[in-house]
Amino acid sequence: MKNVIIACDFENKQELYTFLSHFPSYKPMLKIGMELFYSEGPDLIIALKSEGYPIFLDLKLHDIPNTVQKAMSNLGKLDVDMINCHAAGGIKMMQAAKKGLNDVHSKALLIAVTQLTSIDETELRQELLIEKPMNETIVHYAKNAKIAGLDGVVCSPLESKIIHESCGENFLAITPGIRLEEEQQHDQKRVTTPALAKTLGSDYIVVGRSITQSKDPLKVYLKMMETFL
Ligand SMILES: O=C(O)c1cc(=O)[nH]c(=O)n1[C@@H]1O[C@H](COP(=O)(O)O)[C@@H](O)[C@H]1O
Repeated sequence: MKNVIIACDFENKQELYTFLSHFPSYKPMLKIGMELFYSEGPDLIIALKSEGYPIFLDLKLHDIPNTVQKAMSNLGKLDVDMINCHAAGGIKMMQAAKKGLNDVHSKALLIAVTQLTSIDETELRQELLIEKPMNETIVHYAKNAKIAGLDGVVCSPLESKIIHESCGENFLAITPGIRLEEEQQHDQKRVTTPALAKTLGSDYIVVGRSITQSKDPLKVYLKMMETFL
């Protein structure tokens, strides 16, 4: 079940396939997000699935329940393995997301984003006016996601332990915010190494720039697999 997911944040499919040429005999799980999906559309997902790549479609749906349900039904037809929405949309919205997938018999794991890993405690309080501590809001959102019938949450590895303590070991902690020692954090605030993510109990780590901007992506990927699995 544990896996390293590569966040494929590229401008277009040419850049993606150039990157994938570093992995001639591997089919890593790929996260396709807004940047690629908005430029290439559903055809890219269909192509990658037919080539054998497991896909996490990361479009972070967040809208009224009816809209999310219908959108999820359309996305569910793409036969992706994992898909997400924002827990901030509320329990009814998450239930609608689940229903949208069920309506098209999708088997995708449905995951709720809790608090983005680019947000820290200060922004939470001062910009978003959320007075509760970060961990408390994350556990609360995770419990809401569980009530709605979702499979897990996106959070930072720093919260994987409290997610499992509050929602059970089988409730998935999918964790971006991964950096190698001494690497720059870019726009991420809540980060750990793959080794610490493993210790803290993450189920999947999501890794973008550490792999995609490396001179030897396959080497970094294999090292992360070895450390994390
Ligand atoms: O849902 C996500 O995947 C996500 C949630 C979150 O809280 N933080 C986060 O970084 N992500 C995604 O995880 C990836 C992290 O990329 P890097 O920071 O380059 O490793 C990006 O594609 C983000 O869109």
